[in-house]
Amino acid sequence: MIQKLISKIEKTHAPIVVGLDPMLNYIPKQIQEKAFKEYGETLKGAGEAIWQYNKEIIDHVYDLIPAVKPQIAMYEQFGIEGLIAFKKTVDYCKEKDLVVIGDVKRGDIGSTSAAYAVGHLGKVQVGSQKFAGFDEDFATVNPYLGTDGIKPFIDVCKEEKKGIFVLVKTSNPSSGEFQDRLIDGRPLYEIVGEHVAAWGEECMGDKYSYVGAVVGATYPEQGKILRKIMPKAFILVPGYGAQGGKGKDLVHFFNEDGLGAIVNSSRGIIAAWKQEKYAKYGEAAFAEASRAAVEDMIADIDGALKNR
Ligand SMILES: O=c1ccn([C@@H]2O[C@H](COP(=O)(O)O)[C@@H](O)[C@H]2O)c(=O)[nH]1
Repeated sequence: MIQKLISKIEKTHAPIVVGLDPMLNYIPKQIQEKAFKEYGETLKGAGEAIWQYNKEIIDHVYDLIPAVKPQIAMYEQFGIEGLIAFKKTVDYCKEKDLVVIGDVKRGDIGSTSAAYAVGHLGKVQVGSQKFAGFDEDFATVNPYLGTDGIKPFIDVCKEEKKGIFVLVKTSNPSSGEFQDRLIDGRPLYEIVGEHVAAWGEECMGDKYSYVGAVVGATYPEQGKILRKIMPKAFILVPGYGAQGGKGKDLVHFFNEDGLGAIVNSSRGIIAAWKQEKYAKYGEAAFAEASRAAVEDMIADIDGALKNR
């Protein structure tokens, strides 16, 4: 899957991921009204609204981008109905040949991590048959429980040719509280980065490993250091747009080959119609606003990489 991600980035010239993080207040009223008319103001109605909203955005941007990143929390808040919308979204994106990164941030003791890995990336045995659960291409993984919490994901990735992105330095304001703590004079994120590089050694595609890292766009200096510590890891970079990250902050997340990073924007794309910059599209043309925001993001990152 890492090879597919790379070839799609090369084909689209767009090292970007659209984050599918739907909230009801982003969803235009025409979609909400239709869903609620059919299913009432219920969790099922909300799930339907989310799915229809996602579908229209995907239809408007899929040809421009290599990958999407649905954030499972946004779906889980609607319980089972939300998870049905999550699964429909994953399947539809795969039909559109997009790489799907499930932002699920799992990680536990080994046996429980194995179940998470099977549920999101692998296949579960039921009697004599095997079934894929959510079936994303990549999943985000929390390394806090150590190697035995990560290994089951790697085992499933090897079997299924999929991949993971391990949280190394997250984009949020408090990320330094633990991640910047010094251990023997070195910040914890560097130590986690070294582990990502080591875990990735046995998981190589042609040039890059299918064990990648998450490093926030909001920490460009740390991104530069981590790029050197994990030269063969793909870096998933959230924090662009709504959290303040800009193309010029991101150049050092990339390797000299122009690869090695993929930048996520969620609210900045899917709720573009609510921003002043894209207000001219209006509520009805929300997906066209998302397309314009994707084009602007590609141009911003491309311009920054050309001028580095
Ligand atoms: O360090 C991290 C890790 C994950 N995220 C996730 O990415 C998106 C960002 O959404 P925006 O609307 O573009 O801010 C969201 O799903 C986060 O959970 C992150 O932001 N930072």
